[in-house]
Amino acid sequence: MVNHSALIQNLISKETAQVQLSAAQLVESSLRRGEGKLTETGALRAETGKYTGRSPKDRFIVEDEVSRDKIDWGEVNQPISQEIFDNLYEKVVTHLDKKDEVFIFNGYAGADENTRLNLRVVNEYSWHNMFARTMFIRPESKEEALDIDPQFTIVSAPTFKADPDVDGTKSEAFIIVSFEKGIILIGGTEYAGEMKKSIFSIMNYLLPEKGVMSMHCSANVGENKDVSLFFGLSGTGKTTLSADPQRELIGDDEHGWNEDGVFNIEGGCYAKTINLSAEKEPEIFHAIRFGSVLENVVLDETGKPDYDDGELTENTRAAYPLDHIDNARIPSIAGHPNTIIFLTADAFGVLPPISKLTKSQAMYHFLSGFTSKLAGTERGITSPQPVFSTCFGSPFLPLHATTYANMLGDLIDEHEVNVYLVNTGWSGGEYGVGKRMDLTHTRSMVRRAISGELALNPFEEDSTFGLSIPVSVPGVPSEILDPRNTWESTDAYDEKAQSLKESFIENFKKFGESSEKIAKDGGFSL
Ligand SMILES: Nc1ncnc2c1ncn2[C@@H]1O[C@H](COP(=O)(O)OP(=O)(O)O)[C@@H](O)[C@H]1O
Ligand SMILES: C=C(OP(=O)(O)O)C(=O)O
Ligand SMILES: [Mn+2]
Repeated sequence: MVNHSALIQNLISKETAQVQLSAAQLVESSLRRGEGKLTETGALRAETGKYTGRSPKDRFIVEDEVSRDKIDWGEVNQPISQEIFDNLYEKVVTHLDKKDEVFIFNGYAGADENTRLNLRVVNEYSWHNMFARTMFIRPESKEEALDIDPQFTIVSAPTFKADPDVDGTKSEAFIIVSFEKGIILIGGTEYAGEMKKSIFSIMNYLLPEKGVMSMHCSANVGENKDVSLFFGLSGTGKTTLSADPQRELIGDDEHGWNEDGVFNIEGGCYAKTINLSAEKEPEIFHAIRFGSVLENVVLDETGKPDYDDGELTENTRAAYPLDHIDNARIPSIAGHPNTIIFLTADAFGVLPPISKLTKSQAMYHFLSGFTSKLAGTERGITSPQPVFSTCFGSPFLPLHATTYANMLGDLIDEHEVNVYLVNTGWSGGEYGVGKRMDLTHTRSMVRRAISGELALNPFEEDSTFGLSIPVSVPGVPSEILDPRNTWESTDAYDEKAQSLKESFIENFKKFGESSEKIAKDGGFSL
């Protein structure tokens, strides 16, 4: 029998354990250890080698008494045995035990104190611990931190490479969650995003059990206390569109929604930085300074980041604490949403840049989760790959999609939320022919949707999907609002749109007969 907590306890009580270091201490040790470089604005920059995005094929959940009947097992939640987990766990702890130093951070996930998760992160790398410190919710003092009794512990050993034949993994990398032991074991990959998304997956398991909706979305709040949520898979614009100087930022990626309203799960943001510019995304650009961590961004010899250089990956990243955004709301808690936006990066270029959804359409599109996987966000993805990612976050959902969809449906009803579908993907033709939607246009459309102005203006129904397209939006050329007008050939558009509609119908079959009504009401039955 492996005594999991004794092994960890042993590791963290060693003299070599660096516990709850400050940002300055972590930056210093990262530089001293040769793990990273300092940029001209004082951010810590590291490279992650082979793994520069999440590696979903290497992610497993231990199948045990606790998880067996609850998890929606399959390609996303792959089962692994207790025995394989225990064996790897012992090896990883032994590996860490031999190191000169390990780095430990105690903190929280969830700004709502009633449902927050106490967590601990044990890192082989100092810069990973800096990432954890940046992204999770930091205790106010070291005393508070040391008092935390963690419900979940991340143990991360990037230089430990598994041998699939011996260890029972799929590759040298592994991300294994044990709900019973409260452990997330990460090895073989240096991509820091695995840590935050693992904790998100845990919250997607724990919160619904407490009757709280958990969501892969960003959130902000306006002067009138009007709250907006932006759901979307990686790279669709959650972080970019939620950073708005006219609104307070609640969070950029992971939220809960309880009987009082919404709350952030994290204490930091994790932005994509490819082609980042001060002109187009000033809030994010200026958030990258001391206290932030850059991943795989190319620097020149003076330490100046070249955000246009995607040589290491398209998925270059910046992690920064929420308070690096001027108008961040901390603690990150607000009321009930007025507006929900589903972000889709449609690589076919056939969905309108913005359309208003009825309640039935909202349920249908939430369950469908049509979008694209964007380059670099997952291992092996080099160009946009259309995908149905249920609830706009299937890689992070341990429970069956209908659990989340039913909760959202009830909340939308109860709080009379306006829901829009926004295509931040392609326009004027599919990927390769058309162009990515203009960000300033997307921002204008989103602003009018949030202000409530859009809902008051006339809409026209599109002929394929039954979506309500606004006839005009100030600041946006009217001809782009109906994507059919932006294609050189309307026949080609109709053909592509029809084929996407058929994919929607085909995909929805996986939800079974009980969801037929949702498809019919959403306008997608044959
Ligand atoms: N029309 C658009 N809307 C939103 N983002 C866009 C658009 N066009 C290009 N982008 C770029 O796409 C990326 C969106 O990434 P991000 O906001 O980090 O997504 P997420 O937070 O959902 O993973 C950013 O690099 C942004 O500059
Ligand atoms: C960190 C990630 O999330 P996002 O791109 O949605 O911010 C990720 O998908 O690895
Ligand atoms: Mn993001």
